Amino acid sequence: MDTLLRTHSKLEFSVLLHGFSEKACKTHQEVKFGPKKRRVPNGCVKVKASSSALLELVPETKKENLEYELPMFDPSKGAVVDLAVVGGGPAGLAVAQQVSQAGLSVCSIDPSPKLIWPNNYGVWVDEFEAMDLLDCLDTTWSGAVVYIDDGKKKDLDRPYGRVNRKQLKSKMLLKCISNGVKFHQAKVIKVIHEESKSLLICNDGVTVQATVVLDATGFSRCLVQYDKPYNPGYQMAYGILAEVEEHPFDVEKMVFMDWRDSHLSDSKELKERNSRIPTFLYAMPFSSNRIFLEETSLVARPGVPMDDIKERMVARLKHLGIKVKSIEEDEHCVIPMGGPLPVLPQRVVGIGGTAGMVHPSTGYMVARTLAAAPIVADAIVRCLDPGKNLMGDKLSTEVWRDLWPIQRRRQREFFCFGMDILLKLDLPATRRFFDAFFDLEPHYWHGFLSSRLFLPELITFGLSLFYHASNTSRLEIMGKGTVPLVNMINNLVKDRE
Ligand SMILES: CC(C)=CCC/C(C)=C/C=C/C(C)=C/C=C/C(C)=C/C=C/C=C(C)/C=C/C=C(C)/C=C/C=C(\C)CCC=C(C)C
Repeated sequence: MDTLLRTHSKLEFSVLLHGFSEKACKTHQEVKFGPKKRRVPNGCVKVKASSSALLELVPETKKENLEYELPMFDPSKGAVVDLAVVGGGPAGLAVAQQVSQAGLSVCSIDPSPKLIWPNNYGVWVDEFEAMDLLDCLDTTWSGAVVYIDDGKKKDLDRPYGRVNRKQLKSKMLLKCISNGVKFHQAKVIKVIHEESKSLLICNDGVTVQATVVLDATGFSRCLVQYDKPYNPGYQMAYGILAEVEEHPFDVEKMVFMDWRDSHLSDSKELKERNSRIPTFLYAMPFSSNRIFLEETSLVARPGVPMDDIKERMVARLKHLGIKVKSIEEDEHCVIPMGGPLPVLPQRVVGIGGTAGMVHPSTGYMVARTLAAAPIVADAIVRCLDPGKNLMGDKLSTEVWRDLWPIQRRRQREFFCFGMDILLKLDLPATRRFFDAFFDLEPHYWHGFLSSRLFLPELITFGLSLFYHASNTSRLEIMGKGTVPLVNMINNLVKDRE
């Protein structure tokens, strides 16, 4: 059995997935079993220890919808709405909610407006507290841990939480409904701009007319345009929410980063691959037998192949003695990081992934985007004031200016500089780097991760990191950071508005 397992990571996973979990499974859902499909309860996958179950033995994506009656957009009226929001993710709904609150007419266009967002989002509790969204966290941990290597662990004294996607979406949707937002269930395929309005052509043949168009379609970048070569780094991750026999983690702390690699000792090749481009474990332990586990490549160009990530995860779980009994959901994440900003300004306004708002050094976006939503909404409301007499390009120029003011563009340049260094670090260098990073004063590392530091402070942050780094790490930062530093300075000099 052992030999067989070592030959194929997918088979190894079948050993981790073992036993049945009758109690967690209530309703029925179709899941893939290799080429065949079987029905099992509640989307939980039942796997026998002895079966040659493959890694694909996870539930098909659960498509859970909210049960609200949505007021639908009526195209027959031929009305021009003040704002059309394309994309019903957190960013789009947040702006729709806030613009409609000011009494303006809003149409939200999305192919699945009631669908609960996929993916497990984690945030620092203070970020959600500042936005009065604590009720949208379903679990919180009093702190987090970072395993630098087998001998060194750091305790982070900063509470962390998991976003309750259902609650967050319900809250936003209900506010939109009560503010009079209309919904249109379709995909936008084209936009035609006229002087005072834009026409959104949808795949169902309907045209929505709007004074302002907001593209909130995330990485699909549906309408927002780019004019520079797109060369992002990629954060890649594979995660499972699982019922396990047991796990070794403290349920009071989430595991922010586990850079240990002792699980790869049996496979020289895998260990070398991981040493060149490392991945870490990110874990949210909900109880002693329910846990979210995600093997993550922080950033790489090109991205680490998903199969490679899964193979590393299998080896890690086996080494940690984590035996998976059933999987509630799994997720594949591919997050483009850094790269150029969209054309600034342009007629269509953007927010979130489409507008370059992913943190280029961390891949985080939800908290930053939700915090930016009121800024975009205020700008739209202000610009639509009849007294201002703004329309078309002039109007969207003002909104873009508020979304990407010079200090935010400079901040992003610095984050891209950071990403360029991260891209060049192997496992030992990554460990030294984060050893120094998490030794910084909380003000610095908190502020860096939550996009709260701006250029002057980012320079002190950089110097402080350099000061805390070991001599080897300093040499690495200088060696690998000189070209990115020069690039950053050039870009900052070019962008002086
Ligand atoms: C759900 C979804 C969608 C997904 C999910 C996935 C995951 C799990 C993820 C996770 C993630 C994480 C955890 C992340 C984290 C991150 C971090 C921590 C980061 C950090 C970073 C940092 C950095 C980059 C830093 C930088 C720094 C620098 C650059 C510095 C430099 C310095 C020098 C050069 C010296 C002097 C100078 C001056 C002053 C400039």
